[in-house]
Amino acid sequence: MNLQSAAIADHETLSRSRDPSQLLDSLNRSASELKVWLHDCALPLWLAEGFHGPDGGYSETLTLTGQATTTHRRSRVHPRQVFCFAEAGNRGWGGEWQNAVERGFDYYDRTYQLPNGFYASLADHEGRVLDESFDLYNQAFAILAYAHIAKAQPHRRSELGPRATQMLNNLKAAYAHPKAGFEEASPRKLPLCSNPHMHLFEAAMACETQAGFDHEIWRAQADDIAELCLTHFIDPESGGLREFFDGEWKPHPDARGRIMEPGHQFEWAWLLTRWAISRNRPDALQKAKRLFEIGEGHGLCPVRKVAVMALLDDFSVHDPLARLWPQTEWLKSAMLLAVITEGQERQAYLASAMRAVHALQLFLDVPLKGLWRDKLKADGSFVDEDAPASSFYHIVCAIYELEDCLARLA
Ligand SMILES: O=P(O)(O)OC[C@H]1O[C@@H](O)[C@@H](O)[C@@H](O)[C@@H]1O
Repeated sequence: MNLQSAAIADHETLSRSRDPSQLLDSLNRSASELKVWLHDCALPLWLAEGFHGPDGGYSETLTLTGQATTTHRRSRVHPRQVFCFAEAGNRGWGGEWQNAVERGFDYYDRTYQLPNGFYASLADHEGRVLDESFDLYNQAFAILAYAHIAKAQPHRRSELGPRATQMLNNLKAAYAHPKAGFEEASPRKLPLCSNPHMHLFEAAMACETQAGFDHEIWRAQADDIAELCLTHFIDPESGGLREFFDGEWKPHPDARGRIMEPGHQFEWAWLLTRWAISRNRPDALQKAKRLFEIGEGHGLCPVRKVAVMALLDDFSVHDPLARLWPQTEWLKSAMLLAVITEGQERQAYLASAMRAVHALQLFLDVPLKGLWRDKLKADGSFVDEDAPASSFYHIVCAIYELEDCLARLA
């Protein structure tokens, strides 16, 4: 038995274990290892090689030998990297995070923000905008970054709270859907999508408790998206969450309307659980648990033991590729659901979280520690490509959520 299969066997034995303390011990060990990986390898590497100072911004990718590339940079990468360094700062990481947050975000503002207040979609590595088109997804990440910078750097709160409100007002003025949520474009472009709403939901929940922000408007915004999710994104029969819709928030009539992504079942499960706890909504919690059940029951490849990209609405596998980020969402949702449940139910979530840790570790297992692979193919081999910066936000969030949930379970 080689080392990797020995590790898998070990994880499987533990996952089946009925002894809660053994599972918790194992999760605690993994959490410590992941935190060391994050603080000693990944953050230093992505700061040294992936951040290029006040005039350079953040790289889209690093080669697997740790060199920056000149790949065009999607808008989302900057606020996501800012989120990572701001959160690391909040957690006491000793690197030069202040500079990366402040200068990295200034670069993002200067390079991507358009005169209409929205952020462009793509620029090259020298800061020339290549695609100005509007994407709700990108604006959601800007708002998430505003909230996390304000948390990490109190001196910017009075600037960022009003900027977040202004962004929301701009979004509503230009893209509000007549019924609920937001359009993809103006004039209308179909399908409408749940995914950018998920990130706006995440951002709204970050803003609603952040000092310096208008808690009332963000709370209302989070509530609107949660209700849209409960009434339209989630299929009332199966309980699965769809991706694409027609103009009335009904499943899109072509094949796209049938897609349900396991990673998004987990990601929404985590967000909805947080919202359900905060608003005391047992109905939402039930739906969140069902999302998790679908992700776990239908979205995991039995051979590779990873969450795959896409199912259809009969829960058959539509895309067997496995990306890194769904594994992190599996881990976050399993851990949070473990925190709020008891007995056998908690045990099952902890066992699932252990399997998710292992799935994540598969992607982090590269020679230069601090980097990752992103795509595991159906045949068990990884796509040979550079490490995408955009996955870092998922990894950071999962490692800190694992740590927080374990602390709550101690
Ligand atoms: O595809 P990148 O940019 O790595 O993002 C990773 C993923 O993040 C998730 O939260 C979702 O929004 C996915 O739709 C997205 O693909």
